[in-house]
Amino acid sequence: MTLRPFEKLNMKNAEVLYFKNFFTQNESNAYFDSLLKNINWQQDYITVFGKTHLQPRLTAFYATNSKTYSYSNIIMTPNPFDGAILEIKKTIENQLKTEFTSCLANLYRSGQDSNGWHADDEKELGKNPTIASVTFGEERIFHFKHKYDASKKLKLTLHHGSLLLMKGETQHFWLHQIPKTKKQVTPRINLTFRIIA
Ligand SMILES: O=C(O)CCC(=O)C(=O)O
Ligand SMILES: [Fe+2]
Repeated sequence: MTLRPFEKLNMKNAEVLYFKNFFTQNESNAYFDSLLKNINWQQDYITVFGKTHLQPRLTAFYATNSKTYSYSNIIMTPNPFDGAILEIKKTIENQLKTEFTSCLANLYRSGQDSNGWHADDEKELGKNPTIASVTFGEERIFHFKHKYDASKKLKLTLHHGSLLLMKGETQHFWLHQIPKTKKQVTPRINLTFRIIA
């Protein structure tokens, strides 16, 4: 299998690769439909800075083991990988020569759904986590900002069928978010594959 083309983003203290067309448009259309229909999407209450509110998107968690995943005071219980999400996992693992144990799926139903500034730096992810983040459906803008150098920020459109790979020290030095948008947008599905020890 040949390596799919990617660009390396010019970011200090980070290793971020972007594969714009990781999946073909036909594959991506089929995956979008299947994931939208077959994932058991749920909306959780989260607690951040002592305030409890509904998360502004739907999520689901998948893993090869029974370990739960916690962030923002929620504990996610894994579903087993099957169907489209298992197929996608295998394709990514083959290309990246990396095995993932877990996947957090996000569904942004409209421009009102979002994901606030954070780093994926939970202890369970290990010191320098590798995170492979796949997009299907609507394009949304992904923002990065450096934690200690306010002059360093970056915006990136995440395309249908793309893969964003974050590794090395990225999570120590950078925060990321998907902000809300006032534009009329259709739903977007994001799958973030992770390794949880
Ligand atoms: O939706 C995205 O592209 C980002 C998702 C994300 O950052 C996360 O789930 O940790
Ligand atoms: Fe994240």
